[in-house]
Amino acid sequence: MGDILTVHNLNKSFGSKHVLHDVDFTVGEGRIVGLIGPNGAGKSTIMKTILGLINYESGEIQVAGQTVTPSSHEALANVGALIEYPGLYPYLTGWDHLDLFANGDHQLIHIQRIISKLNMDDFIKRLARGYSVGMKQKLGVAMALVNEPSLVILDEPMNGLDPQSIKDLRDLIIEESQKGTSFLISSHILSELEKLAQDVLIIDKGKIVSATTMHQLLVSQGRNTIFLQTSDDPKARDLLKAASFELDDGPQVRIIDRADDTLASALKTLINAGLDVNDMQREEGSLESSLLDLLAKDRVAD
Ligand SMILES: Nc1ncnc2c1ncn2[C@@H]1O[C@H](COP(=O)(O)OP(=O)(O)OP(=O)(O)O)[C@@H](O)[C@H]1O
Repeated sequence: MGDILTVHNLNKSFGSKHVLHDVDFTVGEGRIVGLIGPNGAGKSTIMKTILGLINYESGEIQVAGQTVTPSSHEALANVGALIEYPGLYPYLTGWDHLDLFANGDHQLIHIQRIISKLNMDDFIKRLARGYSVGMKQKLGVAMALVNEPSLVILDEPMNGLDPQSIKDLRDLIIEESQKGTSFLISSHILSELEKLAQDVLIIDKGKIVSATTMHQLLVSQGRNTIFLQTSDDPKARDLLKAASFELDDGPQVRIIDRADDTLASALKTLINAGLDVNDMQREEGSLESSLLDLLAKDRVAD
């Protein structure tokens, strides 16, 4: 399958502030791509630029092979988006909004499916002025999906949603992607993105510092650790460091697990030195720890 979105060497400044530096990535057809990075990294700016909402100095954006700029955005007819807060009309119902956004060709059955998947039946016929933050957010997502677009761009879609609604949204996004829709999603809820995104773009200070699959990111960052409780932890740490094991900071004995034989050889090192190992736990790495590692490395490289 090909790419639905190509962003090539994108540069963007606000006045003298250069906020996107040669941003380069693709989104494959039917893929769910997570865009993550600290506050102010440039996530919303990338999304707005792709959507032709703001201009850019140099680079190229193509959706389904067609170039997008603020003055040329025919390609965006097939793109759905929710950026920041959805703009709603207070005196229209949720249903009116979906009806207004629908381009006419798609089926009622698709709209009803989205409403029911996002559990919006109870409030969809009520005026939007009375909606809670979460209800508005759900309606915003539904509006982005209503025309069955090929590419959906969602900026922090989980904002304001309760755990059940987050799961409902996740299930819907996965179903739509299985039907061929691609997603570019930014989120601060990393544990959620971990369950959802197949590919990950990590951005820091306007630069993509990593573009990889979620699986590869978690494995390559090697954040799986082995936690040992020994009869003498300070001595155990000294012995393991001397034997070139990588340890987490802090007083505990937590070894970064990078090889198949890490546990066996660490145990041998400690037992041969006369220490007892009283307990052992394997701890799996998370997107959060991988991300923090990557950003820390990026800072050191500066
Ligand atoms: N309209 C604007 N005028 C001037 N500077 C802007 C404007 N919009 C964004 N910026 C700056 O561009 C940089 C990137 O902002 P952006 O909103 O894209 O970051 P973000 O990664 O989405 O952050 P957050 O996670 O906090 O939403 C920031 O330094 C921000 O201050």
